Amino acid sequence: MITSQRMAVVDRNASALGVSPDRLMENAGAALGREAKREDPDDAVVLAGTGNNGGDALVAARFLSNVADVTTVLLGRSSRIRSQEASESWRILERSEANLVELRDSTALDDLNFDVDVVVDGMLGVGVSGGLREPVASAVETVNGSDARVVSADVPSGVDPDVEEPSGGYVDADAVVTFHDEKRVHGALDARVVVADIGIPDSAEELVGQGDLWLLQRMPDAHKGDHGRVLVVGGGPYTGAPGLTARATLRAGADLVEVVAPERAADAVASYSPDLITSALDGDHLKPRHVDGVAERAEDADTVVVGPGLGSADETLDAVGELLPRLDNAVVDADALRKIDTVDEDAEVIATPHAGELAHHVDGVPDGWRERRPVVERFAEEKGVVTLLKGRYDVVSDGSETRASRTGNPGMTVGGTGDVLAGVCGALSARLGCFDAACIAAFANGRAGDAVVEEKGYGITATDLVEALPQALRKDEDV
Ligand SMILES: NC(=O)C1=CN([C@@H]2O[C@H](COP(=O)(O)OP(=O)(O)OC[C@H]3O[C@@H](n4cnc5c(N)ncnc54)[C@H](O)[C@@H]3O)[C@@H](O)[C@H]2O)[C@H](O)CC1
Ligand SMILES: [K+]
Repeated sequence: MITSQRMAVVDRNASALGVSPDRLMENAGAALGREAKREDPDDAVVLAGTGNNGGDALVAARFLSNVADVTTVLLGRSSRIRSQEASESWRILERSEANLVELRDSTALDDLNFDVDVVVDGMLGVGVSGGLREPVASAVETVNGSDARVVSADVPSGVDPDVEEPSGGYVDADAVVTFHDEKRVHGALDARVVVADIGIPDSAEELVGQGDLWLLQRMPDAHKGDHGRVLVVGGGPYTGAPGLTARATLRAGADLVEVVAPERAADAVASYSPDLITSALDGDHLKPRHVDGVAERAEDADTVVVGPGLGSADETLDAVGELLPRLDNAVVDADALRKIDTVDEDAEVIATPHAGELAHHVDGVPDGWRERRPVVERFAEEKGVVTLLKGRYDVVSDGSETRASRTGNPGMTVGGTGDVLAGVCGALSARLGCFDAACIAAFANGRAGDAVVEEKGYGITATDLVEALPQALRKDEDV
């Protein structure tokens, strides 16, 4: 089962891996054409929209025309076809002397002969939005009124692929050729559903890529403070860590960040970066008597990052054990991970262990990323937290799905890169679900490290990483 948003991400990851949209459209159209050829039709009508669902149907028309008389009807002018790939398919049909109709409006439907063996429905796919507009609305009615066998591309036109039950007007298909993976609505249809493999490599789903960054670009433009108010609870024996985390949250797009830290660490944060709000806790490490005050501040934050630089004094771990269950959105890092069992089961939590920290909770962490996947998945499932296991390849799981990120380099073993990653998780989880946030954070953190090494060579510092984050969170133009 895949949502249309996840499909768009996977499409772009496939493209970034070199499997271009026109390869996917050719494979999709060929599968659609094969299904339309079943039962040896003599004649067919292909209905193509101006989007890529239509593009698939134009490819299918080419395959079908080798065995049947095909009339291809574009719902609009060919100049309105949106993508290059679909336009090229139209031009191929033109050059091939195919029988083409550009439907100007719904009245022209009456001139068409729908008394054919098969109709290919490539009017709308996962790009459908809102109630059916003309001429699609009339075309759907005409198709549903015909005796032809109807084969729909991806989803029957008119249904929203991400809902359980179709609603409003839609094509009552006999068969649906859906691409790559089932869509939610298919379960409610009484059509034959064929899942067509269109050549998307597994790694387009299993490896975090530029397509995942595209997800971030789609976020609605937030107003100040609407998104990304992050609280960082850290510092103690280590004074630099919470500042790195906090600065990273800003560089990863958070609107506001506040650091709560013991006084020496709070001073270090304030001198590191004036745009960080700090609140000092008396003493030199987090104590249980601080917890009420910190929990109160957490009320105003979208996400609380707990851990960077806290140290592992008994009193501090006790305090962490009292604080975590009171948080409903948290990133748990470093020494705070020892108390991961105390998080509230309904809370949205990202845990960011390295192999050593995870080893406290599981019996053995294998070396290879593929061998690590079941270990991370099981830990995430048992603890009910999204888990990002840092390593040569970062492995991220929400307990049912597991992805890996290949970005990053040996230069990033320098101290502080984990603090930066925790900050990026905090910023993104204020805008995305925890699993997507952790995946994109792992990918961007490593990509920032790669960019710094590319520019400056090895010997990078965590502060270099922080400054490289904005660029690392932007996908390349051509994906
Ligand atoms: N990896 C894959 O799964 C592949 C999928 N392909 C096909 O691409 C479509 C999605 O294409 P897209 O261009 O994003 O959108 P659609 O073609 O589904 O529809 C957009 C098109 O329709 C118009 N429109 C939208 N809503 C309405 C409405 N309510 N009434 C009338 N018209 C509407 C809109 O204006 C656009 O013109 C996917 O389903 C697959 O079939 C790739 O081709 C292969 C890889
Ligand atoms: K369709």
